[in-house]
Formats: sequence, structure tokens, C-alpha cells
Amino acid sequence: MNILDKIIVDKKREVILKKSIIPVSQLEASVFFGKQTISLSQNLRNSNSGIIAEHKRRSPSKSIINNNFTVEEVVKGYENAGACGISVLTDGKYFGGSLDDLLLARASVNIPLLRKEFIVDEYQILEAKAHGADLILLIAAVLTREEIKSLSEFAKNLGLEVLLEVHNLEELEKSIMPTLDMIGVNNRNLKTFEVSLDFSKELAEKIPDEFVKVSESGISSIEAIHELKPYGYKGFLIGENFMKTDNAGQAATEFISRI
Ligand SMILES: O=C(O)c1ccccc1NCC(=O)[C@H](O)[C@H](O)COP(=O)(O)O
Repeated sequence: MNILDKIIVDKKREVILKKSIIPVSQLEASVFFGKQTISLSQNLRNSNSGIIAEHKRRSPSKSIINNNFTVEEVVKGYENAGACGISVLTDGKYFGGSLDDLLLARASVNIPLLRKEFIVDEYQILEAKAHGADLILLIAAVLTREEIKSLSEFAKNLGLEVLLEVHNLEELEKSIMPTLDMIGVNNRNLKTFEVSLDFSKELAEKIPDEFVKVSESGISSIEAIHELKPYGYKGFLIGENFMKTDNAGQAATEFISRI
């Protein structure tokens, strides 16, 4: 079993457990159900930098990245740096994140928040909404076309935007549908951890123009942004490169000022 398969097996178990503890009615009672969301796709269309900065404590590929910051410090730093949006990893077992991180981020900033999670069930989309997210991630590698359709429709009905993540042409072709807002190409193969910007470059022309194109993972230099922009990418999701420093917000500020 590769790491992605393991994460999904654990995630399905986790969702069953959580459903037995927190009923849907409790999630739907959250104040965020009555609130308007903020559009990341609009921000990316109107931005020159296109940075989506990620709160990431650790990962299966790199182990501990940084445990020394508070969520508030990191996300306020990212907002002040001029990030278009923030990705908050909420998986606990593999990334050291939580839904509390998302809630703290929501209380701290007024820019779009992505719940970065391995979504396999509508329940997790309700959780995202209940904790202040503006958009969710769907990963094509772990979902069928039918699942992508029903989960993306469910998210859109809650006012959440959808970022679909793909890593190859097969995943892209099976997933294209009008309920997606952004299509992200993950430069990291989540099964082998191989990282290359070539994945973004090769898939770019196959992504229909109506979707905002996002390049995700393994971006660590301004040169990478300059290489990817001519392929039509408007969004760049960056985690480790900021989080591994002593001051993630400052690192994002310096990075964005040089784009
Ligand atoms: O980052 C990992 O090691 C990883 C492993 C398995 C599944 C997902 C993984 N990462 C999630 C992400 O998508 C990245 O955190 C995100 O794109 C930012 O990547 P980076 O800038 O390389 O930290």
C-alpha cells in the first residue's frame, strides 16, 4: 500500500468515528452556515502574485517542517504578505493539523481559506463549512468521477469553491465538470513523492480555460513562478518553502515582493 492509500484508509475510518461523535445537525448549527464565503478564484484572477500560502507543520515526505509557530502568527503573516489565500492542512495523523487550526485561521484573517484535507465524504465538507473554510480540495487520484461530481455539487450548494487536484492526464480527463472552480496540478506524485514542475508544464494546455490553473507543491523559487506563468498558471500553492523558515510570514513577504 502506498502512502496515499494508507491515508485514505485511515481517513475513511476517521470519518465514520467522527460522524458517531458529532452529528450533522451540530455542524449545521455553526455561525458560518449563515456567512458568505470569499472567492479564491476571483482573487487569483485579479492577482499578479497568485500565492496560496500553506500552514503545514509536518508531512509524510518531509516529517517535521515547523512546530514552533502559532496558527495565528503564520496566517496573519501570510495575509500581511499579500497572499491571495491560505491553505490549512487539517489532517492530524500525517500532517499534525486539525479543524481547530482552521477555526483559528478564520478568526485571524479575511482572505480565502482552503480546507486542505483528504475528502472522501460529504460530512467533511460540512465540517469545512462549519469551521469557516471558503473552499475545499478534491483529489482526483482517490475519487471516481461520480464522487467528484456529487462532492463538488454538495460543496457548491454550501457556497464553497472547489479546487480539484490532478497529477496526470487520466485524472484530469475523468474529472472535468462545471462544478469545479480551479484545477490544481500537483507537482508531487503523492504515491512516490517524486517532485517536478514538468507535471504542471505538461498538463497546462489540457486544462480548459474556464478553470483557474493552480500549480501545487515543490515550488521554492521565484524562477519557478516565472517558468510556470507562461503556461497559464494563476495560482501557486506553497507550503514547505515558507514553513521551514524562522518566520513564515516574512518569508512569504520577501517571496511575493520579488514576483
Ligand atoms: O507534502 C507531502 O509530503 C504530501 C504527502 C502525501 C499527500 C499529500 C502531501 N502534501 C499535501 C500538499 O498538497 C502540499 O502540502 C502542498 O501542495 C504544498 O506543497 P509544498 O510547497 O511542497 O510543501
